[in-house]
Amino acid sequence: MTALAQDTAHPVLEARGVTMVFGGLTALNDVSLRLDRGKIVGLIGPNGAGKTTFFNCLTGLYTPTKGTVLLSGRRLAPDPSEVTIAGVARTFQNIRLFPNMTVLENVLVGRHCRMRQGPIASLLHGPSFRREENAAKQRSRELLAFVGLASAEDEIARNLPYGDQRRLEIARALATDPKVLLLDEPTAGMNPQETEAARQLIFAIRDTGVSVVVIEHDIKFIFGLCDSVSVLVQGELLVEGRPEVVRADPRVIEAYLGKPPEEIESETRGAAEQDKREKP
Ligand SMILES: Nc1ncnc2c1ncn2[C@@H]1O[C@H](COP(=O)(O)OP(=O)(O)OP(=O)(O)O)[C@@H](O)[C@H]1O
Repeated sequence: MTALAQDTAHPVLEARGVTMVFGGLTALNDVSLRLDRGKIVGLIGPNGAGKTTFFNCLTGLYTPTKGTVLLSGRRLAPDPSEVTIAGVARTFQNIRLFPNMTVLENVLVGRHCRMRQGPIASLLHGPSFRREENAAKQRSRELLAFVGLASAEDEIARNLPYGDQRRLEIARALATDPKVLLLDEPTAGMNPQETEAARQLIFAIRDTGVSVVVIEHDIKFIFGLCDSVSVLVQGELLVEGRPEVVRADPRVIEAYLGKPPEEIESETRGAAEQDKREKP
């Protein structure tokens, strides 16, 4: 089998039986997830269900107690920088930018993992370093244009409006040339217009060939975005499937929704936003 054939024979990202135990607490129990190429998968569940822990297992921040994570059929080492180089990028629940650097510099930091020149070449600022740096700047500017921040490249990151900081985080993640992008609550704190713009941006990212997993409390957003939705409850995968099937599943309604999705969406959204604004 050729490398290309192998590549298309597997889901781009697959978690098999991931279990994560902290002391006496089982935060995840035997959770599996499959992300096919060009798809968007949603991960929902109440507070404390294990969603962020699952992302941490997918990106090597945590070493799962049991289970494996595979990218295009190859096992991913539980090491964040290796995972990034292999092609998995993420954003965080609470924005993690370099607040005192410019917008362009923030994206360049993401690009750095794809640069070949070592420390000596960068110290000497030789022609090959300059060529690579120019290429990195060009790619970073393309990404800023892609996320709608072309005119903000010289701004200091912390001065950007909240929604733009989230876009910048996405641009920085895309600068690593990922196959898979993991978004942890990308619309938290956004107004309805920003949320719709974020939805369109995620579709545009998917259309460039990047597969996406999204954690969100905004259920309406998830159901209008994803090809498939997985529901976590107390560390267990309760149900997964197409949005319309998950939405109507009696187990989901009983264990998670309990009431019409619109009602839950506004309650969980309110709580999540309060939470975000209170955290530093
Ligand atoms: N490093 C850790 N050490 C100990 N317990 C942890 C750690 N990380 C997460 N947990 C626990 O694991 C459980 C799942 O937490 P997690 O943050 O993954 O949930 P979540 O679904 O992302 O919640 P939220 O929607 O509130 O962000 C919680 O009980 C949490 O306290």
